[in-house]
Amino acid sequence: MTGRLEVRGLNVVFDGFHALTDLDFTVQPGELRFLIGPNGAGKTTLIDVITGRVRATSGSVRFNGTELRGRREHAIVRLGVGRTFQTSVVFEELSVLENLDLAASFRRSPLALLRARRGVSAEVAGVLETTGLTELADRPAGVLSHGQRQWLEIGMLLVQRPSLLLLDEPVAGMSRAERERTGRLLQTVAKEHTVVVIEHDMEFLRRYASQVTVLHEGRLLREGSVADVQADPRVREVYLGRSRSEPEREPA
Ligand SMILES: Nc1ncnc2c1ncn2[C@@H]1O[C@H](COP(=O)(O)OP(=O)(O)OP(=O)(O)O)[C@@H](O)[C@H]1O
Repeated sequence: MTGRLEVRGLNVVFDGFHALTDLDFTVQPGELRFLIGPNGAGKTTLIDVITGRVRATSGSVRFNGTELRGRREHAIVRLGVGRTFQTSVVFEELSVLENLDLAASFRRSPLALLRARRGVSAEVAGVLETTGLTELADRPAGVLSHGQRQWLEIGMLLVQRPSLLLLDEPVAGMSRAERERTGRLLQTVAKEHTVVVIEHDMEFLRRYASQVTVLHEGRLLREGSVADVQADPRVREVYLGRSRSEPEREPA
């Protein structure tokens, strides 16, 4: 399996503001890694740098041994890095199936596209199954529940065959049942992909995370199991400090 991510000595400075400082971050192929940290810790910036949206000031970002720094966003997608955003990217008036087909078309040859027009490709059918959307394939994406829409977005990444998926708060706003289904989906996806998930929900982490990376003010604060991270007084302080103003996010 491919999908090894190796970030070394990464610095990102915006107009004198240090968003990321000397960051080292390694994710092994097939790992399901959670990335946490208070608001402004640098989580989204890290994903933005990996995907080529933001330019690093210094350091290196290697994916399967290839340097990503300096490459354009679409080139990084072609190397097998896919991401979701906090805001939705589905086409509401298109069906679930059409959204998946459109996403798949980014990497298909014209011949494969012609063939796909004649029916549902085996790959898209497989992704519908994995994401639990088979029954909803012909429904417009606009009628999906919040959870179903998130699964569609993950499906739209999967049909592009990334080896690394970067997911930004995929369970935010989901019901408990939807979160559980998403947790199982992430575990399934991680059997064949490397997955990095930004997530704040500690209950969700306790259930589904094995390794967690904690960022704080642009630096790596702690890395380890959920239990290690939760037991670390520095992590507790960072979250307790914040939890007074944001009670909905539980202390780590
Ligand atoms: N383009 C930019 N220009 C200037 N500052 C930026 C830019 N992008 C991010 N920042 C700053 O960098 C810091 C890190 O932001 P980032 O969005 O990465 O944090 P985060 O950990 O994802 O937070 P949240 O949980 O709120 O999404 C913040 O202080 C933010 O204001």
